[in-house]
Amino acid sequence: MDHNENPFQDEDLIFAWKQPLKKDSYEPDEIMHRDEEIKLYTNSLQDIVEGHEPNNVFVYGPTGVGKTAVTKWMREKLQREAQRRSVPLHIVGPINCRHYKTAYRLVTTIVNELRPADDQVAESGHSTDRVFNFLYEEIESLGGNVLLILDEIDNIPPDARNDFLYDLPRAEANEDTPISDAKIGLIGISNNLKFVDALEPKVKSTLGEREIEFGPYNASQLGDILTYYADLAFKGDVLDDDVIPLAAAFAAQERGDVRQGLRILEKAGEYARMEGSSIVDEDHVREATENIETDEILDYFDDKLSIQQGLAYISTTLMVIEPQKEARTKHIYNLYTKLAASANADQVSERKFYEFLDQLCMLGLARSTERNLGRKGGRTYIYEVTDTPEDIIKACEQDSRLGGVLPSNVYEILEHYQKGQATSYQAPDKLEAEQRDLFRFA
Ligand SMILES: Nc1ncnc2c1ncn2[C@@H]1O[C@H](COP(=O)(O)OP(=O)(O)OP(=O)(O)O)[C@@H](O)[C@H]1O
Repeated sequence: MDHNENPFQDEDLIFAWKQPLKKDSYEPDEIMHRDEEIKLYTNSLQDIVEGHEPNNVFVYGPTGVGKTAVTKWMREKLQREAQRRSVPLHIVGPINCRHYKTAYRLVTTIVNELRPADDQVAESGHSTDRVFNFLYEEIESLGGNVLLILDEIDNIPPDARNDFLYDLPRAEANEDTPISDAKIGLIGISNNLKFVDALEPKVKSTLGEREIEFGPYNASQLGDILTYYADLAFKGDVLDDDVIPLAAAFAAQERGDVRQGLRILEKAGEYARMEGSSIVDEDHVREATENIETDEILDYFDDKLSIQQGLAYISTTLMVIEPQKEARTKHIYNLYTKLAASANADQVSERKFYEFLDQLCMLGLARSTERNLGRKGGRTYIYEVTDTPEDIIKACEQDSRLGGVLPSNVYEILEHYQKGQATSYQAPDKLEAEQRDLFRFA
């Protein structure tokens, strides 16, 4: 290439406006194929516009199926209707719990959202009880109904669980709070049902007063939704007819997740643009789907999994391809302790570690089957990973926190596993002792 040449294309022949394809950066005006869920949602919120106490609502389902999009859409409709009927209502959120490690941080964020810019609470310097009191005072001074929307509620800081999910919705009845007039409702969104099962029964029944389940989309529904975004994002007539059905079929076969469909469309468009083509065709879509799995897993590592969950995920994957042992809970835990040490991360107890394995299953990243241990008695679980181990290992390798924990002979073992010869593999003696160890634990 001539280095004096301008490498950029003069004109983008493919994209008109990329934002609608980007991860959660565009709020659609229209929600498709969620009429039933919207009906249930509306019914749960109807009490507010009638001037009754708000219900607590729990919204759950897998990733990318419209839980947040529908919630935001409902928020606008609810706010408008409350205004029309002159019902006092203040809506806070959705606030993503994953971004807050402590109750203090979460409460201050909410207080500051309710307070004017010149009267914000500092990020430290008070007790958590004190900031909770600030929150109650703010809510009381607003009066009327306050609806708090918490997204990814399974990531709520552990020290905030009961305060938010039990005490807050009951604050009006509690004489220790300054709240006598305002009514507080909570909407919790999650893709982790086990989280709710693990809550204390009183907390569980508070949060789950009304539950709305969102299932995966099928190919035809995804086709309609992707068409809506593609009309905004691509220039006229650049998509071949089979592009959207193919992207929709791929995403439906995987998880029924819109985000994945949008990502395929964006990548397919980029491949076409890179070639200087003015048309996106089937081959571009196929090419786009090739690395999509690794990219998505990397997203999980970056965004959704804590370092401990990431270690649990990679230990499970390595145990699946490990030559001589089944991926049993105990074996996975043993390997995890070694990986945690090599990542300089804390080592959690076995019981806590099993929670991480459960969370991986809830996220759809792993699956377990119960196994009876015969006469010796007892039971164990055998784990599988739902993506191919190769994609997971490639993603892990690219992750800044976890890349270094992979044993150096991982690809060799993977190759044996892929050829169905895993059990005949012997770790070569020349491997550094530490690496060899990873595959030789009792
Ligand atoms: N029915 C729909 N109509 C229009 N857009 C949709 C619909 N469902 C999902 N989307 C879009 O798909 C993307 C993912 O949806 P959303 O963020 O609501 O998923 P989610 O179920 O909340 O996922 P997660 O649990 O990962 O947060 C967003 O860009 C959203 O606007």
